[in-house]
Amino acid sequence: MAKIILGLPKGSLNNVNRGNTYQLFVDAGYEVKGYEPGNESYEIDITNDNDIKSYLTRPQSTPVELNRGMVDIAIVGEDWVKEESVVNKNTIEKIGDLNYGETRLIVAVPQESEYDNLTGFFRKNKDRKTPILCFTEYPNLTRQHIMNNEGYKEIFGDKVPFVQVRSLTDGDNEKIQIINSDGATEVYIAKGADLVVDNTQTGSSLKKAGLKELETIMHSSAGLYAGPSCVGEKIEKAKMIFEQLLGATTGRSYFDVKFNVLNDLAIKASEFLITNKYCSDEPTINQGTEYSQINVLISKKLFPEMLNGIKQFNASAIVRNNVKQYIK
Ligand SMILES: Nc1ncnc2c1ncn2[C@@H]1O[C@H](COP(=O)(O)OP(=O)(O)OP(=O)(O)O)[C@@H](O)[C@H]1O
Ligand SMILES: O=P(O)(O)OC[C@H]1O[C@H](OP(=O)(O)OP(=O)(O)O)[C@H](O)[C@@H]1O
Repeated sequence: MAKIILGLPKGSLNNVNRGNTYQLFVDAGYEVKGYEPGNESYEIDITNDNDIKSYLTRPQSTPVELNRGMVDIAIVGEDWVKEESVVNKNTIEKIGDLNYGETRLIVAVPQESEYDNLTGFFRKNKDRKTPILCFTEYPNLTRQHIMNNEGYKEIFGDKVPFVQVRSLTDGDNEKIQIINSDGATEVYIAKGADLVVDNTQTGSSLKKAGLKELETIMHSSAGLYAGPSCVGEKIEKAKMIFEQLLGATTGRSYFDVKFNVLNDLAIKASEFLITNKYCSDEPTINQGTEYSQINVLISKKLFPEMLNGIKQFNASAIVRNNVKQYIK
């Protein structure tokens, strides 16, 4: 088959403390060269899968590369796919969500401002003489969100807010000006902007800039997406890659736990684990002469509760391991 061309993200989605897509591929069983976080090359080698050719992509440009067939599939945040989809509808398909790189795209104002929501903001600024300035990396989603706002519609009806992306401009309502930012968006408030639309994860950037959220435009996480050039055998290949990756992200929220109980208590302990859903299909019991070793895959958040529960069976030799990959 022709090689499938895969776009791998640069930036937050390959940062050791944030997305770490590199580690995800390693955990999924791929041998990856040239994509180590902080040391990425533009051409990346997946040495144990000759059917994949990989390039580094910037999430901002990934949807364009997908639409133009420069890459067949890519890992990208849903926020950037939606930003592109405001203009090019339904051309990019989500193969599946990978549940990491979770952020929210939000509207923010200074912490001390009197507004509780965007509608209130527009009503209070109804008679303002100077334009309202909003900076964002997502001008399409921002404009769409503003045009759907009750307060905006009451005052401006169907008028289209002015948008500026470098020297390109669009829109007829110069009273609301949405201006493209290339990063460090939150700082524009200190420089005189009225609103910013930015993504937030821990909330620390907003706090540092003295901002509060007015509302959420969308939730985003990273997923595997396919462009129009992903057809035929490439679709099957894309689904196989997704399954491997999903197994690795799913594995991250599970522990592989083993413990011993006296043989007489093994069945009771196993029933206890099943009743409380502390296992995947069922616990595995390995019987020895005096003790049985019980093995379960358990969601990390249920682990402390389970640990407490198995005390009633005098569990001993409790071993907990991380799970690299879990394909359900
Ligand atoms: N703090 C974060 N934690 C996890 N994911 C994030 C974070 N910030 C942004 N993302 C996600 O990473 C993707 C890229 O984000 P963004 O456009 O901000 O670029 P970046 O990662 O900062 O890279 P660059 O420095 O090239 O702009 C988006 O899908 C976004 O939702
Ligand atoms: O809620 P937090 O955990 O603070 O994360 C959110 C911040 O992270 C990203 O910025 P990044 O640090 O990548 O810099 P940038 O703004 O220049 O893109 C994003 O644009 C937010 O500003």
